[in-house]
Amino acid sequence: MLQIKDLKVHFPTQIGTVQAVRGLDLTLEEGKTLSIVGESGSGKSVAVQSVMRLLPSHAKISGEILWNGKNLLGLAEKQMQSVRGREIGMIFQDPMTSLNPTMKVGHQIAESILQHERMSAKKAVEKAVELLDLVGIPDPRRRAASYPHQFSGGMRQRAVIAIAIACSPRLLIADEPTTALDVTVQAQILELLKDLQKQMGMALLLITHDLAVVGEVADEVAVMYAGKPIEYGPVEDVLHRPTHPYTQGLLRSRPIPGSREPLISIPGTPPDLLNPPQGCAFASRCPHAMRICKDYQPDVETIDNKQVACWLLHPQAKETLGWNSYSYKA
Ligand SMILES: Nc1ncnc2c1ncn2[C@@H]1O[C@H](COP(=O)(O)OP(=O)(O)OP(=O)(O)O)[C@@H](O)[C@H]1O
Repeated sequence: MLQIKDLKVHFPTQIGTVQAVRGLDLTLEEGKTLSIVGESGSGKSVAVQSVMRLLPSHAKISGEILWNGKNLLGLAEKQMQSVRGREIGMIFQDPMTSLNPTMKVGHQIAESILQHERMSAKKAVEKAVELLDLVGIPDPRRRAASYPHQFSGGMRQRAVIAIAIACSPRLLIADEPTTALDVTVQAQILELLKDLQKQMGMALLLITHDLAVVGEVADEVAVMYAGKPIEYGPVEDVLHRPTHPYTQGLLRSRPIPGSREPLISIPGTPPDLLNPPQGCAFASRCPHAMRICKDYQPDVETIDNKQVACWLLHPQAKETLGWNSYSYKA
């Protein structure tokens, strides 16, 4: 349904060009959930904003984003407007940025319905009330007449979800949908997204930096580092049998409930995307880096069901280092 091919996004700035996405290939099938994880600044948001064509006009984009066969990057803005909201919905991290503080919530939902569907305003408001009910807002008729500031954070995110699913999109993109919320509310919003996905049969493209969330909801996961996917495949294979040293490091640095073991962070910082390294971007932080890692970018290798970009998978690396990608126990 969605196929991203060799996506590159550059931002020219006064001090140079930021290479935010440096070659991304992903596929998402009908009704499935794909999660993109990675540290702050790894290019997750820029990648999904490219799908929605929401990037600033000075961004330079290349590659293909095929949506049911048509390249979204080639569509005129008018055609894109009918894809946004109707075929693909999106929710953002902070619900307040997606809601108009001066408009009643019910009207905001009705307005987004009327952008794509022909019906009377009265009917659209009725549908808005049904949607508020569907996303679990109690007393939806009364709540439809409230303003966003009268809602709690969790209720606002529910209202934003109602807007995003108003026209029954085939794909919902959620960019860190729970990050701005309390922990207890985070779990409820995730549960809601899972329920809606099941009920409506839509696909979900979920951006998060929380590996627990990935394990909970996703079928597949792409781990991004410095604008590239470094490990991509089914959740069990990536989270339970991580191959790339960066994925292994991420898993070791996550808190495990009940554990008294100290967290092991990944030393160093991600590279500057104004001037990315010529070899593997993780090499300077990688405990297994070889000389070739600093000089050349690794090819993407298929290992089991996953795609991994790491020189350690090269047969000669095995010979020289005795490296076994499955020797690590998470
Ligand atoms: N409009 C822009 N102009 C210049 N650089 C940008 C612009 N938008 C994003 N970037 C840069 O692109 C890189 C990727 O940003 P992006 O927001 O996609 O990261 P992210 O992985 O989503 O991080 P986070 O988890 O913090 O949201 C960052 O280095 C960021 O500073």
